[in-house]
Amino acid sequence: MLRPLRLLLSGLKTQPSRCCSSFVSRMRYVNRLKEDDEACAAALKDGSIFLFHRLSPLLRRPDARTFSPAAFTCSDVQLVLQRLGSDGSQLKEAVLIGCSEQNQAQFCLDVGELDQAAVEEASQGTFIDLRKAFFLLPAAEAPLVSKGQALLRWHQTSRFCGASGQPTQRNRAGSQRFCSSSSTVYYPKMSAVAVALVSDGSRCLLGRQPSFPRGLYSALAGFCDMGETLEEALCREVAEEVGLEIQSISYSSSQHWPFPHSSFMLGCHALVSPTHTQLSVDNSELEDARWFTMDEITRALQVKAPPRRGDPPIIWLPPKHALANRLIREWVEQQRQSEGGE
Ligand SMILES: NC(=O)c1ccc[n+]([C@@H]2O[C@H](COP(=O)([O-])OP(=O)(O)OC[C@H]3O[C@@H](n4cnc5c(N)ncnc54)[C@H](O)[C@@H]3O)[C@@H](O)[C@H]2O)c1
Ligand SMILES: [Mg+2]
Repeated sequence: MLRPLRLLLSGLKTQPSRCCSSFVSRMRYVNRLKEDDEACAAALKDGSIFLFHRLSPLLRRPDARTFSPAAFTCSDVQLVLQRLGSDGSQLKEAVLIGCSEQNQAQFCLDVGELDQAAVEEASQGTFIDLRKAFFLLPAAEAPLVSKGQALLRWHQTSRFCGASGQPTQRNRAGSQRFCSSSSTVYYPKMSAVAVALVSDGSRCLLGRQPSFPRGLYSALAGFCDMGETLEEALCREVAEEVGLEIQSISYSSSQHWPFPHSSFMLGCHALVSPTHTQLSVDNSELEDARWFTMDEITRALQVKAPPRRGDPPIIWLPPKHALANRLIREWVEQQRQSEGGE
């Protein structure tokens, strides 16, 4: 069947270009969708949509051991919405999250106004609180869902302009909001957090907040203050929380962390002098902080699940999805290498 020329052109416009590597073309495609409302609306029709209910993602269980975020086509979502008596105009609220390796634009949509159980039944999935869902999902899929939730949360809490008090309007992709009264453009925000695995050369330092589950210890972390560099934030946080002075810092990697809101975690390794390791813990911030030997860390890394009520006390570490876990594993690797080199 012949398609009208306008549709053909818009079809071309909504596909990633084939002139560059697939990564480059996908990134440019997503960038174009953020800037071009029409292209974004067309991409939604061919895209995949991840559903949320009051910020909890919809997951499916392909088998008894696996959870995965449920991706729907636009027409699937329209059918679900219609079945539940909605006119489908809600689809305009979908927010662009990215583009799959199969070149399909990915969106998220919060259907919080609809009955949760009814959507679950119609879509054959379950809405699960992100604090649980994040750790049930494979590490490769959790970031997409947490990015979707972070964007949806930002829209829900940015409806009004802080300067004029007037309602803000979003672009089609949901990558910005605009106040026509004060001419202010708002972009999604993340708070920068510095996280450091502090070592004295042979041991590493972990702490716990009173709110942590029993036995959980993690790397020291803190929100960056306005105007601070990453290095300054790390030195200040370590000084504040445990009373030590950092001698050197090496950057490891970063992570988007959705809890409690959107944080941009910057992970580093930090060294203190082995002659200045006496801790002075600020108990208003930390319940405890301790030095751990390689043996203790190796044992803690082997703990597969948090202890249950009544289990003997045990030290366990943040799960694999957390940057702190990565820093701890990197430290173990560095220690093994330096032991092997001696
Ligand atoms: N992904 C990981 O591996 C990992 C590891 C450690 C910590 N974290 C996260 O890092 C975050 C910060 O760690 P922390 O709690 O030790 O920080 P922190 O030591 O700075 O203490 C938190 C306090 O800082 C204040 N604060 C200052 N700026 C803030 C902001 N922008 N948002 C919220 N509170 C702010 C608040 O009073 C808050 O209670 C936490 O949300 C934690 O979940 C993640
Ligand atoms: Mg802290």
